[in-house]
Amino acid sequence: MTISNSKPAISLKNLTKNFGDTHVLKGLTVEIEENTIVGLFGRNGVGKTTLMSILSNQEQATGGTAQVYGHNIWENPEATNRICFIRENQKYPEEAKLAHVLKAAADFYPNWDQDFALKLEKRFRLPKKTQIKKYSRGQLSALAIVVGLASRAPITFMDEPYLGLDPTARDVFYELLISDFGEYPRTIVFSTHLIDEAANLFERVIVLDEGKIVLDKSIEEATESAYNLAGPALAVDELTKNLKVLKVRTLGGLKSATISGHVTEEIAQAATQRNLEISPVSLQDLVSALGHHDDIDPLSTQSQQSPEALAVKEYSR
Ligand SMILES: Nc1ncnc2c1ncn2[C@@H]1O[C@H](COP(=O)(O)OP(=O)(O)OP(=O)(O)O)[C@@H](O)[C@H]1O
Repeated sequence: MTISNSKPAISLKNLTKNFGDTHVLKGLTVEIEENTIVGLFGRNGVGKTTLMSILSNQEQATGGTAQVYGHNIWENPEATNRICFIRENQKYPEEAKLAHVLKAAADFYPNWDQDFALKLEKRFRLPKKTQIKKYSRGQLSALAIVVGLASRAPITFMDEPYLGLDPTARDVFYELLISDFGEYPRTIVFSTHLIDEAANLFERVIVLDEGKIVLDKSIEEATESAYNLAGPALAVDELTKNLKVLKVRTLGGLKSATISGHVTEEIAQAATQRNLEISPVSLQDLVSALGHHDDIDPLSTQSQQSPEALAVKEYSR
C-alpha cells in the first residue's frame, strides 16, 4: 500500500455495524488527519471497541466505508501492518513469555524499535521469566502499551490501554506517549474512561452516543462548547429555562447545571445578579453530560421538564 500524505489517515463514510438486531454504529462519517492524537469517548457499550476493531481489520462493517490513507481496510489486508491495535483482552500463545511477544511484534510491525521496547519493558518492570498468562491485569496493560508504543505504527488504536495500571505506571505511560509522539508523530486513537487524567494528551475528541457521533471538536473547542452554572436551585432554574441543559446535579437547595453553548455577556451579568457561579467544564464533565440524553434531552430546554423531574432523574441513575 502506498502511503499518501494527501489522504486522511482515517476516513469513515456512513459506517454502520449491526450485531444481529443490535445496531451499534448507525452511520459514522468522519475524517482524521494523520499525526493527531484523538480521544474516542462514550458510555459503556456505545461501540468504541467495535469501531477500532473495524478500523484494524478485525471486524467487518455492515455498511459504508472505512479507509486508511484512502484504501479500504477490509479489502486490503496489507493495511493491517500499518495499524497497531492494543486492547485489554489481547490473546497470547499459551506458553508465551515477554521475549516471545516482543519477537512476534518485531516480526510483524515494520517500524518496530527493539531498543525502545527494551527500555519500555524496564520502565514498566515487566517480568521476563513469568508466562504472560500469569501476568497481573496491570502487567498485561503495560505489555500492551510496550507493544503499542514500540510498534511505531502509523496508526495506533489504544482501547482503554491502562486498565489495572497503578498511578505511577499511568504517569510513566503519559510521559512516554507524549515524548515518543513528539519524536515520531503518528495517528493515535485512544479510548478511556479516565478522561480528565489523560485530557492533555488529546488534540481532538470524538464522542459517540447511541451509534452516532455527538461531538467532534478540538480539545479547546470541546471544553469551550459548554460551561457549568451553580448556585441556589431556583436562580439556576430561572436563568437556564431557555438554555440547552445537558446535565443537572441537585444538593439540597443548590443546583449545578452543565449548559451547552458559550457564556454570553447577558448570561454573565444575569449570573452575577443572582449570585451564581460560572465555571469551565472539564472534558470528563462534558463527555459525561453528553451521555445523559436519556435523562435530559440536550436539544430540549429545561422549561420542558420540571426541575423536580430533572433532579429525580439525576438521582435515579
Ligand atoms: N461479537 C459481538 N456479538 C454481539 N454483540 C456484540 C459483539 N461485539 C460487541 N457487541 C455489542 O456491541 C455493543 C458495542 O460494544 P463495544 O465493545 O464496541 O462497546 P464499547 O464502547 O467499547 O464499551 P466499553 O466502554 O464498555 O468498553 C455492545 O452492546 C456489545 O454488547
